[in-house]
Amino acid sequence: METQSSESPVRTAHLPQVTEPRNPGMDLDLDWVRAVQANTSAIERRAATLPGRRSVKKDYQAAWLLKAVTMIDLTTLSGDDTVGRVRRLCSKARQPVAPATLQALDMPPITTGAVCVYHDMIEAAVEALKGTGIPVAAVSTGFPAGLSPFHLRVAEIEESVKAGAEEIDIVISRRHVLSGDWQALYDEMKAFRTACGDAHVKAILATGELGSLRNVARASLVCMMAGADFIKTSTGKESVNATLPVSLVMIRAIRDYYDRTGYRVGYKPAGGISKAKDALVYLSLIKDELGDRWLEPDLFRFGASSLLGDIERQLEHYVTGAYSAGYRHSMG
Ligand SMILES: O=C[C@H](O)COP(=O)(O)O
Repeated sequence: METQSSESPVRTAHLPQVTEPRNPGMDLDLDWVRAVQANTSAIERRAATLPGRRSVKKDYQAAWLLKAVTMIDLTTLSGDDTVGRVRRLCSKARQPVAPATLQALDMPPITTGAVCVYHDMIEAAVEALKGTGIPVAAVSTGFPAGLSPFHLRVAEIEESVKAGAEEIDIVISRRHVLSGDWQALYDEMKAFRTACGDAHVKAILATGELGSLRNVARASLVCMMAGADFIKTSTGKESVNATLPVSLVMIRAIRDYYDRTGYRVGYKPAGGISKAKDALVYLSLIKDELGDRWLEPDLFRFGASSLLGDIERQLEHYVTGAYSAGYRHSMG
């Protein structure tokens, strides 16, 4: 699908959120999983063409950056997190872009897609976001390694939902993927999905630890079959986090799953995405591979702790007329 550069996302960024039926999952189809291949060199070649492939129409760059803001899971996942830090993060989520910048761009107020924290910070985040409609996402199941006892991982989800998290980011057991035990991965994911109840579940694959793009493709499919609402690349703690080749593989798995079942599963690249220009490349990729419907916060999120800062800087440059002509990375 060719990206059209004539369309501004300004208006669409603020449509009321579309309600997508949740992915109910399906029986594990091992034939489908085992048939999945990933042609690594073709994927890497395609990924290499993405940055800078098309230039963004200057007038629309700021609008796309604002759209990106609405799809950020604004994250703090540090051992030294405090209630104070989480409150500050939440006030940033409520007002991620300075009113003067929005006014200059003739844009209404926006918020980030969610705030993402550890379990102990849920209460503070829920309190700070009361009345805003911004959901709290909690990382769970022994994040980041996911190696705590299974019953504790399930209980952690239940506790986080009870504490008010509306989204749960679980980590899968990488060993199930590395040993090709797709049934075990499916059972684990299904149990996590059940424990989430009405909360949406994002399955973190930790792709940097899965060994191959084929494993990434297979794990993506199995998690979707088991009912994941989103598939997410990384915890941000692996040595390799979100990359474009991995994203292509996961996005195409999402497309295949949609073609087969009619259910749309969301995508969340996470870890190491800190530049506005990188955000535009990701949005361009989604638009090309999945289409506009996926460019809404219910189907796409960035997991990022520092991306917002760079987007703010770029927007300020834009409204003060200092937007660099060199800043012309891909987007329609
Ligand atoms: O899920 C979100 C990631 O942990 C954030 O990673 P980052 O700090 O590299 O942006």
